[in-house]
Amino acid sequence: MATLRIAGGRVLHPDLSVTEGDVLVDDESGEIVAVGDTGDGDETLDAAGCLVMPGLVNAHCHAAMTLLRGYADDKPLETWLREDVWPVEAELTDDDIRAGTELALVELLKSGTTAFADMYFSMPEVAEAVADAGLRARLGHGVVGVGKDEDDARADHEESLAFAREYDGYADGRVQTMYTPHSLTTVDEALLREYVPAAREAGVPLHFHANETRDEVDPIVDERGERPLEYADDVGMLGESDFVAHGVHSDAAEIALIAERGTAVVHCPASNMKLASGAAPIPAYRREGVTVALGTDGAASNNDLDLFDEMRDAAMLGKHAANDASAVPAEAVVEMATAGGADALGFDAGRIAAGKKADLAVVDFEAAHLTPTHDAVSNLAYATRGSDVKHTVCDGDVLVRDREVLTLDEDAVRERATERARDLVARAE
Ligand SMILES: N[C@@H](CCSC[C@H]1O[C@@H](n2cnc3c(=O)[nH]cnc32)[C@H](O)[C@@H]1O)C(=O)O
Ligand SMILES: [Zn+2]
Repeated sequence: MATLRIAGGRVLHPDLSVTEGDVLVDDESGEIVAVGDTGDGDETLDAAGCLVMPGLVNAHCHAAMTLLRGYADDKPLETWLREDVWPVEAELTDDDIRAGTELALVELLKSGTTAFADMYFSMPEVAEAVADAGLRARLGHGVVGVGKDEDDARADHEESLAFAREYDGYADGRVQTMYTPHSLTTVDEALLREYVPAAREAGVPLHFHANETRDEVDPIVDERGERPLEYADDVGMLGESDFVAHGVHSDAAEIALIAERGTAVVHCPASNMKLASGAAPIPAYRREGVTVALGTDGAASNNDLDLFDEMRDAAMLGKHAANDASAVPAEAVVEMATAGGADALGFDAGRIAAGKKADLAVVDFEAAHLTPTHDAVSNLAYATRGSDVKHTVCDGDVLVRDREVLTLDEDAVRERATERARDLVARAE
């Protein structure tokens, strides 16, 4: 085996304590071998002046939406999707998705993100891009029934399942898949009842948008006389390996239900604030024992993919909504962005300990805005930016060294994305 020693820094442990020490990883198994006084490795990655932390996990994203960054802002979800986003998305080609995804991957890697969940179209392109870039992902083809006849809607579900079956375990297992009906209001009940069991049979988890806005919750309550997550449970959509995005407007009974089922929630505070969707009851989820992860959502509703921003937003929004400065503390958001995300996505990562996946971010703490370090966890939650990440390691491989992405040509990726975005928007107009 060939080993890599991430040397000379301080290490963030699973209990969020910090000590000086090295991390030794095996680049063949892609696992952490030892932490602390590790002895030499075949290679060394310099972490002097840095904090070595678990790679961040972006648990809800639409990566190629980077092409729509800044295209339509300042509107609520329904209007934004129907008037702006869906008409442009109808014009997306495989090459567009590839270009937009690669742009996202550069941004994710440079800001220390080693794993993400993606729900979008042309997912084989996304899987290829992830395979080449070297990070980890759980991928699903998003199914939307709105504006489609039954045959087309059925074909969308079939495509989601076919992709999930074919690509699960791709890229040496770095790519895992999922079945991703878009939401409870944009996918027809009869087809859900047919395809959810098929996804169970295929052994892939479910991921969908739920309780994001009041406008989405109210019609379900009016028509069915039950809460959205009760409906989802009745269809069998709340399994232990499943995870829902947003969960903003969940009531106490829904929170208790999701806790009992073991389904995780992905909190997307920036998207929720930008689209004025509301503030998710994160303290209540955590109190009930629900696994909470963090997601950026697409770059068109954020408008970046920096999970350090997301940590700070989660803490700030949580306090603001609860009118309580102790709500959603620094430790909670760091845990959500690392171990919580890995648990939600079903990856054995998110913690620096022997036997865990060697997915790491090395954050340069020698910066004015990170001085002094009274408390490293506080710095991570409240003062660190994605651009403070110096090296990123995934599956034991160095993907970013000294702030340079080794697996993608950043300039070429930016150029391609700029061109593709310009042509895409022109076609849609
Ligand atoms: N196959 C589907 C595509 C669904 S991908 C997932 C969808 O989620 C959309 N999306 C992005 N952000 C959000 C959000 O915050 N809430 C709901 N949908 C979103 C995104 O634009 C994309 O259309 C189709 O034929 O339309
Ligand atoms: Zn979304």
